[in-house]
Amino acid sequence: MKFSANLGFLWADRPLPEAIRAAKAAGFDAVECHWPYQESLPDIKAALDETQLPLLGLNTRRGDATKGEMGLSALPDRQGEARDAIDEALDWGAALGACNVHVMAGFAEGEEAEACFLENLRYAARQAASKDMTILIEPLNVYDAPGYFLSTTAQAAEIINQLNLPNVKLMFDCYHVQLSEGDICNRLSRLMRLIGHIQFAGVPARGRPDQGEINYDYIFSHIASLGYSTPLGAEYKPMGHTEDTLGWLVRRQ
Ligand SMILES: O=C(O)[C@H](O)C(=O)CO
Ligand SMILES: [Mg+2]
Repeated sequence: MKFSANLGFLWADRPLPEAIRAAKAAGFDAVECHWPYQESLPDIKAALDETQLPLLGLNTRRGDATKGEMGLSALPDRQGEARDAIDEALDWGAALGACNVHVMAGFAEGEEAEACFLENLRYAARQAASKDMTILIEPLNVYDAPGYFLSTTAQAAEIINQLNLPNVKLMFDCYHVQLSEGDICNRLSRLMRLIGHIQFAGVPARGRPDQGEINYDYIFSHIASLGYSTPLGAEYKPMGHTEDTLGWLVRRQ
């Protein structure tokens, strides 16, 4: 099993280039990030080149983070901004050699929001295809993100099936799935052909994966048995020094 350090949470107190080097030193096989846009792209690229860690993905901008926005792509009155955010994420991703962009839907509901999300995803998939990249969509749990447009894997699967585009896939975050839906292993089996990336964290605190109600050794074995070998994204809040939380990784090396 291979692992990707999600630098939105791990070593989040460091600039991304330093966080990338820390992930390499700790033995991760890949990295991924949330919103790198305030940092220096050439410095991030230099750290990726130096460490030879692949960048698995990044997110589209949230919108106005001070207002708690979490994406724009399902907001019918924000289509221009949403597409700028998609273009920006794809440009950064292509420059950094990333394979995935997570297109964030935002807080919205109803048919108009769904039509808007579908249209923006078609746009994103077209742009991504020309860069050989994949678009991910991710349901967020109803406790952390109440009112977020996508909250279940069933809803995400319906959208992905409706679009029927080879480069639109599901980001299956075991933490969100456990909180909103449960039944993680059966869902992984059923949805495997739609999955583009898998993330994990302890539940319910979103801390290190070896603490909490989920037995990740079991889940990782199940994922391996399904033939999935892409690095799994460690997207948890270390609540202290990241190095102090890596026993779960060290035990697997
Ligand atoms: O929070 C998550 O699970 C995400 O993966 C994300 O990208 C930002 O919300
Ligand atoms: Mg996630």
